[in-house]
Amino acid sequence: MIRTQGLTRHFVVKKETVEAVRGLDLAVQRGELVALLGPNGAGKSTTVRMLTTLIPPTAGSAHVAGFDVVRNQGEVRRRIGYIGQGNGAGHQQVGRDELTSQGRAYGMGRKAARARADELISALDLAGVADRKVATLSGGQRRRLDIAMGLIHAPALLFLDEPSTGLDPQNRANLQDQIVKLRAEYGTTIVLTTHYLDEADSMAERVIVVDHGRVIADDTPARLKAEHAGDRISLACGSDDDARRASARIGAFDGVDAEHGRDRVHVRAVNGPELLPELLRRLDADGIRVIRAELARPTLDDVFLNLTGRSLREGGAEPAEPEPPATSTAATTRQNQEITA
Ligand SMILES: Nc1ncnc2c1ncn2[C@@H]1O[C@H](COP(=O)(O)OP(=O)(O)OP(=O)(O)O)[C@@H](O)[C@H]1O
Repeated sequence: MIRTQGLTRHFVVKKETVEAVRGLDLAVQRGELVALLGPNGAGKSTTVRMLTTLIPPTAGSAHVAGFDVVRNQGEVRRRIGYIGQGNGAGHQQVGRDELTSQGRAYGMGRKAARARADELISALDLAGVADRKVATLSGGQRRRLDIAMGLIHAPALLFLDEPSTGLDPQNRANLQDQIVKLRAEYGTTIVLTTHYLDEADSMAERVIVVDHGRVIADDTPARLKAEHAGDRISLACGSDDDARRASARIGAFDGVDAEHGRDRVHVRAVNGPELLPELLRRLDADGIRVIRAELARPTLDDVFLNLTGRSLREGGAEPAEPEPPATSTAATTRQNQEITA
C-alpha cells in the first residue's frame, strides 16, 4: 500500500537547512494499522505530508496505493483519506451537511453522499450530534467528525496525523476504540502518527519509531519491547551482603543481567513473570533474604530510551536521568546500566 525509497525532505529556514526526513525506506501492506511514533520534530508529519501529496520530497520516491506521489498526485488523493492536526469541518456548518458536501466534492451523487454520511455518522457514534453546528461539538466529537470526513469516499488508506492530541484521556480512549472498530469494519489500511506511547502500543500492530528524520526501529510493539527493553525486576534484600550474593547468583543465569547497589538488586530479563518465582526459590535455597520483589513490564518509552539514550515522554524526548552508582556482576552493557536509570 505504501512503499518509499530514500524519502527525504529538507526545509531551508533563514539559510539553514532543516533535515526533517532523511532517507526513509518504508513498506506498509494492505490492511495494516501502523503507528509512526517519535518525539516532537522527529519528522512524522512531514513524512505523512509527503505521502499524502501535500508537499513534494526533496529526494527519494514514494508510491502510495500504487501511484507515485509526485507524478500521479490526483490518483493518490482519490485513494486516500487524510486527517491533519487541525479540524477539517467548517465551524458554522452542520456536521451532517459538511459530510455530504465533502462526499459531493469527491464526485459522489447527492443520494450516495447522504447515504454514506448516514453510515459514517452511525459508525462513529455521531447520531446525537450530527445535526448540530460543528462549533457546538466537543473536542472528541469534532475529531470523530473529522475522521468521518476523511472516510467519506471510502478510501483504501487513511492517514491520521496525531488523531488524539488535545483530547482528555477518556475521549482519547473512545477515539482509539472507534478507529480500531472502523478498521475491523472497513478493512481500511491506517497510518497514524502519535507521540502517545500508549496509543501506539494499544492500537498499532506495527510501530515505526522515528527519530531525527530516520527510522530507528520497526516491529510489533511486543517484539520491540522484548528485543530493546525487557522486563525489570527489582529486589530489596535483607542486607548489602545479601544483595551482593543475590546479584552474583542471578548474573549467572543465562541471558539475565543483574546489578546491585547497597541492599538492592536490579535485574533485566525477557521472561520476567516466569523468572521471578524461580529466582526467589533459588535465593531462598541459598539462604539469601529477599524482603520485597517488584516486576516492571517494559513500555515503548523503555524501547526509545534504549535506542537513543533519551526518554520519549509526552511532549518530547528528554535526556535520561543520571544513573545511581551500581556495580555490575554481569557483562556490562549499555542496556543494563539503564536498568537503574
Ligand atoms: N514548513 C516547514 N518549514 C520549516 N521547517 C519545518 C517545516 N515543517 C516541518 N519543519 C521542521 O521539520 C522537522 C520535523 O517536523 P515534523 O512536523 O515533521 O515533526 P513531527 O515528528 O511531526 O513533530 P510533532 O510531533 O511535533 O508534530 C522539525 O524540525 C520542524 O521544525
